[in-house]
Amino acid sequence: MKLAPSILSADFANLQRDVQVVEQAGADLLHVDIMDGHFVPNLTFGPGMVAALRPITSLPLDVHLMVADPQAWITPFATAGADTLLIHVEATAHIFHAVQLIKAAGVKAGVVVNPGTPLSQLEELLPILDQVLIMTVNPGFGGQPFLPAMAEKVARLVTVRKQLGLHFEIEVDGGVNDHTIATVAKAGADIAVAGSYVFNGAPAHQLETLRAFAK
Ligand SMILES: O=C(CO)[C@H](O)[C@H](O)COP(=O)(O)O
Ligand SMILES: [Fe+2]
Repeated sequence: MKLAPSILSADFANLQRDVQVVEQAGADLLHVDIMDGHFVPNLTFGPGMVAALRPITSLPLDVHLMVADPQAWITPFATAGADTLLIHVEATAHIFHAVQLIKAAGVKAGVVVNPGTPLSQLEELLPILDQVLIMTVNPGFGGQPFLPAMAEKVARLVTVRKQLGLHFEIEVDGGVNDHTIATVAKAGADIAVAGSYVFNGAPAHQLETLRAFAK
């Protein structure tokens, strides 16, 4: 399973140090949570953050756009150096078009579903996606408890992917820690995001523990 530390819980005053620590500890991706104060009740970073991270790490930048009107932000974040752009199915009436815009921008395309959003909303999109992100908390804040019912949602998507012969990666985000990672690994998730668990301890040790429990 790939591990994607979320910089949401890093020390912003020492961000370069924290990014380099998780990179050296073998993180697979760097997850960047973009919140606009509208789609979710919290405010974080803009494209300038992605542009600042790009030269200091060779990790792929997994950019989670929790924004209203995601279409408006595709070009700025792709230009800034995002490797994957993940947009919420709930955020636009034109999700298919938004995915087409991401692919036209030359980056990987992912769609995110909130805990209350059924997988059926992804049906027409699955063949054109590189990634599907299943939220395992309600989006907006780090440090929330994992929603156990979401493991079954992951397992259902694994089955659908197999039935359709598709190869998109399945990612989970929220509340992943040493107690919950085995559940999502067993359900078949390919990528786990972890913010507070990684950065509220010694990141290298925390990543090693996550890797051990994911086996
Ligand atoms: O998208 C997010 C919140 O909306 C974050 O990526 C997520 O919550 C990670 O933080 P933690 O591991 O602390 O739950
Ligand atoms: Fe996220």
